[in-house]
Amino acid sequence: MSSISAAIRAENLTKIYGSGDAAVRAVDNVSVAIEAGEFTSVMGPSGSGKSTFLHCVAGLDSVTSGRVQIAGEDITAMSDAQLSRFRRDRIGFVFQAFNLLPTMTAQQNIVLPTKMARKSVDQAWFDQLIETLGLAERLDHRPYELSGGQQQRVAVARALLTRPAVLIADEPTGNLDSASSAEVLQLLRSAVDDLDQAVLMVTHDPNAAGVGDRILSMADGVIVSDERPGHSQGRRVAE
Ligand SMILES: Nc1ncnc2c1ncn2[C@@H]1O[C@H](COP(=O)(O)OP(=O)(O)OP(=O)(O)O)[C@@H](O)[C@H]1O
Repeated sequence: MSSISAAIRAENLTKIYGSGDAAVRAVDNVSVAIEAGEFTSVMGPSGSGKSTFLHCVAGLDSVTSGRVQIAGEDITAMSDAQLSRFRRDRIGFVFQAFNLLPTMTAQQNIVLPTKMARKSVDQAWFDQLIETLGLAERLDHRPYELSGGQQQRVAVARALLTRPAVLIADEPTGNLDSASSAEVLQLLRSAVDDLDQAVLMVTHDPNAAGVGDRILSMADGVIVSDERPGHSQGRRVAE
């Protein structure tokens, strides 16, 4: 785990909701490094802290204590304005609800974050993404003219166009049938293999998690196992 290459580094990350008797330690002193070019899934029972962990790591929620670094930058030390700029420029998001703008075409949705960042679209990268994601025939369609799987592919293209340091996916296949799920997971897989992205995905689905390289399992706010199913050196984490 070299500190230079880690896409995400959480150090003693703790998130407590509420206070006094009502306090909930949703994430409890978690330290983990996630490397670039790696597809990591977070699993665990409902209430184990997966979403809270993901949101803290992505700068969508504040931390109670500890630090989060993305691509070497400490996001827990940033002001709100710095953080929203950083999120826009360096973090790609894919959610269960596709969150596409209904009045815009697929193409307009994909380039929207780049335009909002007042950057010009890298046409070669756009073309490569569209090719990889199989969206060439769909660019002029509006979301309601696309299947769920196609909408999620548009959301993945939108997330990747800005070349984020990390792609954060929260139950990205939660609304999809099994064929579309497999397709979207394969796209996330090729984002890692062909486009060298780091992907961090929360999922309840063991099959979805199995597409990744590494599975972090959470229980009661801590990571209780950290395994690489394709490798023999999967290990239990002693807390
Ligand atoms: N905004 C909040 N205010 C108070 N408590 C919260 C808040 N968000 C989450 N929690 C609590 O923190 C704990 C972890 O919740 P979290 O949503 O991170 O779990 P999860 O593993 O993602 O669950 P699920 O799989 O059901 O989405 C739970 O006990 C939950 O009730």
